[in-house]
Amino acid sequence: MGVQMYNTLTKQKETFRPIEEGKVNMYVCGPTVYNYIHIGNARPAVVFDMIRRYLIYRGYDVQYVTNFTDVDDKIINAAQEAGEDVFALAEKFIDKFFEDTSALGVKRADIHPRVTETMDDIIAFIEALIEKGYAYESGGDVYFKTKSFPDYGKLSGQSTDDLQAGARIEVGEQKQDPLDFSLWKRAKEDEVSWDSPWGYGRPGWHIECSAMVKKYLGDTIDIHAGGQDLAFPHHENEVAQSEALTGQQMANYWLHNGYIQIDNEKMSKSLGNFVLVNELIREHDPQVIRFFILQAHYRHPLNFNSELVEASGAGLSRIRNFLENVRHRHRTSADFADGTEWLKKIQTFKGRFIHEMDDDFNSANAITVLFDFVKEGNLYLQEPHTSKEVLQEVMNTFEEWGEVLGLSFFAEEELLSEDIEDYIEQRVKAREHKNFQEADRIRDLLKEKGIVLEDTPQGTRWKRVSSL
Ligand SMILES: Nc1ncnc2c1ncn2[C@@H]1O[C@H](COP(=O)(O)OP(=O)(O)OP(=O)(O)O)[C@@H](O)[C@H]1O
Ligand SMILES: [Zn+2]
Repeated sequence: MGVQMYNTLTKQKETFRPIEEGKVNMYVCGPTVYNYIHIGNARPAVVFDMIRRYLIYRGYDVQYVTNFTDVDDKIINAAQEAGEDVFALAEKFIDKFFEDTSALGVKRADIHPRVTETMDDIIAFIEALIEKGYAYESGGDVYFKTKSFPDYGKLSGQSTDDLQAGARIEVGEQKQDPLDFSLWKRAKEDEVSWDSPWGYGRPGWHIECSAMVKKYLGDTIDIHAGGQDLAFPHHENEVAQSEALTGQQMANYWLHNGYIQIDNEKMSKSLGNFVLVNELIREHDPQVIRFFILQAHYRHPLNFNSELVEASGAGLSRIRNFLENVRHRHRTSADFADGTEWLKKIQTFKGRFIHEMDDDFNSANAITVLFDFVKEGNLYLQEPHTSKEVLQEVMNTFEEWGEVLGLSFFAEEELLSEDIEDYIEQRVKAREHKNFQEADRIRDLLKEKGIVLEDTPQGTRWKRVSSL
């Protein structure tokens, strides 16, 4: 049957058929970079990274693109509040995004386009929409004429009539119809802006993704993904813009992740109920956080609380301990028991893993397969004779699964904050005694464990970097 995925567009699970044999073009809407990311924002980054890895495991050549919205009202406001330059602020949070997500084992995309670097393409896209009669200029703004696109609402399953009922034209907007949405926004005084056929301004949010998808991946792509809250209006508007322009279906499969919740409520900056990734990973091994995210199916809501994270930590340790014992037995035992039966069993487990992952990337069930394996494997280790070949194959299999899930099952336990703080203290003492050799040794030792130190006038700071 191959890979099945739930498609928001058709509201059912479908067998995946790529446009081009063996290839996948995939676009994931990225963050607006005006703040540190919280664990909710990390979920799409982690789950679509897992999906990308799995498609690669299944033999596809995946081209993966995810954008940065690096100019936007939220960024402009944040920069004004902080008294910082808009571009410097965006740059800073792009760096922070990479730091946090790479700690969580997220691989870099093939391309990370930015709005500020795609301006010409965005402007050309809007011009073409106006030319085709799908958009109009009004007082330096440009709007998409929603009702001119008959399929509007097909992705999120709404009709323009229903939408019309709740729609209003806001003060200051010069739209022909309340359902029309912004493609280009005229600059306010002293605001960052770009020159365009409609005067100085900047693009609306939705048009960015349409322009980037077209530029980097083409008129029709295989998979378009993002958080559930993006399905409407963001993705609906992307569909309208792109399909109005090209006359082609924008994406064949639309994937949306569920929310991370706190007490059954969506984690979000506006509600203030968020936990920042960079704070969380000071207290927890980032791999445990990733494991926690992947222990839920990506479309389901996932409640976040410290007990659940701790349970994930215990689960991951169970796997790691098992593999530590396997490694030890492999190194020390000279036994040559017949491994035929177990080698077959390993193949069965591998088949089960694929079966679960093929079913709409059910990493939750796939991880259950790993636990079942560990349970049986632990019994095997109690046998007086084991096969070296089997033990090697066990390690290879977990290595392979680890690559798919982005987890290092063989990694050493990460240092906890208090251990790191101890090391830093020792290093400060060493420097006070002018023992720079010892100070450097501690710095290098921490670096090897993925901790980078930064000396500032206020003291030494540390951060985790990924070993992936
Ligand atoms: N609680 C959550 N659970 C899962 N995904 C989320 C959650 N909150 C935001 N996302 C997703 O994070 C990604 C980054 O979005 P963006 O930078 O626009 O954050 P945001 O929507 O401003 O966050 P917030 O909702 O906190 O304001 C989007 O794909 C969005 O759907
Ligand atoms: Zn988008």
